[in-house]
Amino acid sequence: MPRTSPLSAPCCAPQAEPLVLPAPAKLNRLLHITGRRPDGYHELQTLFQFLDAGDTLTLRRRTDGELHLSPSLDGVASEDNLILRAARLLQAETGRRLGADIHLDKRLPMGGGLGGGSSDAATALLGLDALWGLGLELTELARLGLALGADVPVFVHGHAAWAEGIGERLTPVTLDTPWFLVIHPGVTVSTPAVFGAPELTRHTPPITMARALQGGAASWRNDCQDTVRRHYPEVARALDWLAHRAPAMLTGTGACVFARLETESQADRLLAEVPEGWHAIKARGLNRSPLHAALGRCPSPPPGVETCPTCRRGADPGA
Ligand SMILES: C[C@](O)(CO)[C@H](O)COP(=O)(O)OP(=O)(O)OC[C@H]1O[C@@H](n2ccc(N)nc2=O)[C@H](O)[C@@H]1O
Ligand SMILES: Nc1ncnc2c1ncn2[C@@H]1O[C@H](COP(=O)(O)OP(=O)(O)OP(=O)(O)O)[C@@H](O)[C@H]1O
Repeated sequence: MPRTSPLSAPCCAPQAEPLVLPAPAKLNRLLHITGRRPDGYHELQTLFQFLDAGDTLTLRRRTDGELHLSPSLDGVASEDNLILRAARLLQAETGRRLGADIHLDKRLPMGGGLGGGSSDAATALLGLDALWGLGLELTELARLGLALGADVPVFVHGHAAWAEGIGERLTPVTLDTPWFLVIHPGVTVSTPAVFGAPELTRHTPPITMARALQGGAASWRNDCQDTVRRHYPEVARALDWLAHRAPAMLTGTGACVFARLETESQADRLLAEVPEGWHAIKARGLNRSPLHAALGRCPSPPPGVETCPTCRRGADPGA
């Protein structure tokens, strides 16, 4: 289990190169759609939690200002890759002329509802901030990240969170940390198509965070699930298969579905039973991002939790 630096140790120690940093996956443990904004985007209420599974970025500093990313991703033009977009944004905002060689070890399925692209972008922002000695606050990096995607800020702040708005208004929370079995049923779900579906539940009455947390995992649901089930039979099959064995749900707009398990051995047993053709991973839920632990940087803590005296970014003793 990753831990942030204890309060007695400095949080802001310089890191040795190359920086090898995790970009963890996220789950939406609850996802309500509460309305639609004039620009077409939907207002959400969601509970984000990280997984101890994800991509890895390796960063090396360049002094010539150039940015190189390898390998390229199938179907994603280099200029659209969220890692390079994050790096360019940071260069433009800070005026720094430093560059980087970035290697991406991509393990998370793209467009799977696990937030892989957003997490890669957040890891690039925090990693380059450290590599280039920028010393930006998490709030500033999250502001930049929001321009890249609604899911980027939670990865920047690094704490499980209750999110509102389009996902940018975050309140850190401490959730249960069970094991999960995540199945990618091998189909690609279009996020715009799900949000554009006429039958989508888009007027769930807003609830308070306290009520969502009080209800507990057994009461949590995803408003996109019925629409995704209807349009993607393979996702429905994966959900049915899982739901026979453990409490199961869709994450984001899919295509990934996940089941909550109390013990690692239950997760192992289920993993061994997953039918051929579906890709599955076993992972533990985390309330603090392993990215922040790797950088020796404290995540934004829940309200009322002590602030780190060294970097003033906050530290909490939670899981
Ligand atoms: C549903 C979530 O997975 C929850 O974590 C995310 O909010 C989705 O975020 P994402 O994959 O980064 O989605 P984006 O690339 O920002 O949006 C793709 C498209 O989905 C629709 N969209 C997305 C998010 C949102 N809150 N309302 C929307 O209506 C918009 O048509 C948008 O053009
Ligand atoms: N580094 C990157 N990794 C993954 N996808 C990227 C990256 N850069 C750009 N993209 C684009 O972003 C799209 C969404 O990727 P991502 O893996 O974050 O989807 P997701 O898991 O569905 O996210 P969310 O849960 O936020 O909807 C991809 O289909 C791809 O076109």
